Amino acid sequence: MDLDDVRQKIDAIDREIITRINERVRLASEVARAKHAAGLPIYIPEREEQVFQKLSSINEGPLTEQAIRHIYREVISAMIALEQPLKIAYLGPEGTYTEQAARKNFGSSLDYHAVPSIADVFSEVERREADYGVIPIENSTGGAVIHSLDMLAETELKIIGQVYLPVEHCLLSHSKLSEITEVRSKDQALIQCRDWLQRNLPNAKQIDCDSTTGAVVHATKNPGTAAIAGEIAAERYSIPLVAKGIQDRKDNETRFLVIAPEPNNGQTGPGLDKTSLVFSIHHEVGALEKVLRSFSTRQINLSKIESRPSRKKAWEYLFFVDFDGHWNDPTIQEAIAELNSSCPLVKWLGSYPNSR
Ligand SMILES: O=C(O)C(=O)C[C@]1(C(=O)O)C=C[C@@H](O)C=C1
Repeated sequence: MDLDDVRQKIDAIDREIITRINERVRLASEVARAKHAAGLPIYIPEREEQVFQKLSSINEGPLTEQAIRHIYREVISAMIALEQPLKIAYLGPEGTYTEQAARKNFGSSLDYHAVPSIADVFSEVERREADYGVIPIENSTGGAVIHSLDMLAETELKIIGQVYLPVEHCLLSHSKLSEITEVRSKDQALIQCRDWLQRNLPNAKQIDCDSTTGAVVHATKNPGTAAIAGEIAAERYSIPLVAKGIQDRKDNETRFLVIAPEPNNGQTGPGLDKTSLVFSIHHEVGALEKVLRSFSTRQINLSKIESRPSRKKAWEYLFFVDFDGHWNDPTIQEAIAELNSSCPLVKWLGSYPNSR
């Protein structure tokens, strides 16, 4: 192989790629300005998902589908930043898994704003201090993030997207494993590492903190203390990794939601959307079964059901469901009409691309 020759070819391709990327950005900017003039949002999750789907169908490798997504995510993110400085509020502080999820969804060019609690993410978007918000909703090992569910029941904001993030927990400390007497983290992270902690640090005190990052900051200052957090936090706070991948399940994943003042306008396509809904039922024999039958008789696939106290009256519950399909699908509208005739509360939380 003649290295100079190959490098010349690479240089020529790079020139072509840059020209074509900028052409794409100029066209998308035109669309963005037209949308802005019509009072529409510049960021359209369902259209982006269609673009990603189309790219995977034409990609012949060697790049993976995921790599192509990353590249285009960044191109679109940079275009949006040129047109409108969108602000994204997320559950902070900086370095949390929620920040990683937000960046995975919006790319690195937007304006990220860490806030101290899930309630603050909602209020930032409700007060239009931020354009979008990102919150954790459930973990594949630890289950629901109940604070997020409770907030969704109350808010007028809508879910417009979801992000799945593999979560690999690490034990971070300036002390050796044998010297650690206290482990701090967010309750969810402690739950996800329960068996590992039982086997390796059975006598260490476990302390629940507001965030994984808060636990790391504490561990940097207190010998004998460790934090459970992601590898990114270890780099950011210059604290050694004592152990890596300590979550009890290797396939540990957290699902995050993107929330916005307005719902998505369009559908991604047949079989490509997911809908979230909350409902309540009367205290009657078979009331819950009747609701579930409204879905099953129409072949609507429920992917999740979660119940929470209503917080309005003792022993009354709200049921949160996710199902395949879009709110505007005629079959789904039929099911919703049935729910409306028997449930005291039926509230649409949003329809969004069902992407991983
Ligand atoms: O198709 C649009 O509506 C665009 O604005 C273009 C585009 C893109 O670059 O492909 C840009 C931003 C949106 O979030 C979705 C798609």
